[in-house]
Amino acid sequence: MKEIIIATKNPGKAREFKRVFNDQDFILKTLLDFPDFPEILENGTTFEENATLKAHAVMERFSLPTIADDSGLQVDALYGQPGIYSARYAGDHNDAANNAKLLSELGGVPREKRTARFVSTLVFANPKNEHDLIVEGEVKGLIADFPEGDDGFGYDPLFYIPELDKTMAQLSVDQKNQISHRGHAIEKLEKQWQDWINW
Ligand SMILES: O=P(O)(O)OP(=O)(O)OP(=O)(O)OC[C@H]1O[C@@H](n2cnc3c(O)ncnc32)[C@H](O)[C@@H]1O
Ligand SMILES: [Mg+2]
Repeated sequence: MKEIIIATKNPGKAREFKRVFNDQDFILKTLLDFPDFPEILENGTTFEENATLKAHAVMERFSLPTIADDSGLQVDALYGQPGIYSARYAGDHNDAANNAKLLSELGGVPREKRTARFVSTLVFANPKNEHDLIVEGEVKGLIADFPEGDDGFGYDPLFYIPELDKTMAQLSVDQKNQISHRGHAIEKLEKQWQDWINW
């Protein structure tokens, strides 16, 4: 059976990928299946650089086709921050602390100026392909005044989608995948990867 690895240790991302890439003719693994895999230094300056670092570190270790996601939240009133630093905005990788810091940075900023977007860059690397397949997705929303919803991960409880009158954390995985940055990027990947890959 063919195998593909998703180079993530984030259980929320893993769940979203698995939801789309299920029931196909390959086995999908993530780094959660390899808990001893060392931390990958994400010291690039763009989402694409960081996704490339992750995809190649994992592809080289396992010699298997590997997809990495680097993603983050860009808030207009904060000049695009936290951006590539989204995971460790408040210091260590702690969703509650990150959300608290975001709310405090936006204290007093009115609704119409709380515009933001989630961005996801996916890099698909394969030992038998010379060039990576790279796609991007985004979704626009507003940063809410307080967290709502228990689903999802990261900044989802604060990411409000006006068209749905819900935060991202109030959506099921399927609903999130239909509208999210990662969902859009995965959709693009799905259209291209089978023609691209040399198994
Ligand atoms: O690097 P991996 O192992 O994939 O997991 P990570 O959580 O460290 O992932 P990133 O380095 O790409 O950092 C992205 C951060 O941006 C935030 N983020 C990205 N996508 C999100 C989403 O769909 N919902 C909520 N927050 C998200 C969240 O805080 C993530 O930790
Ligand atoms: Mg990371």
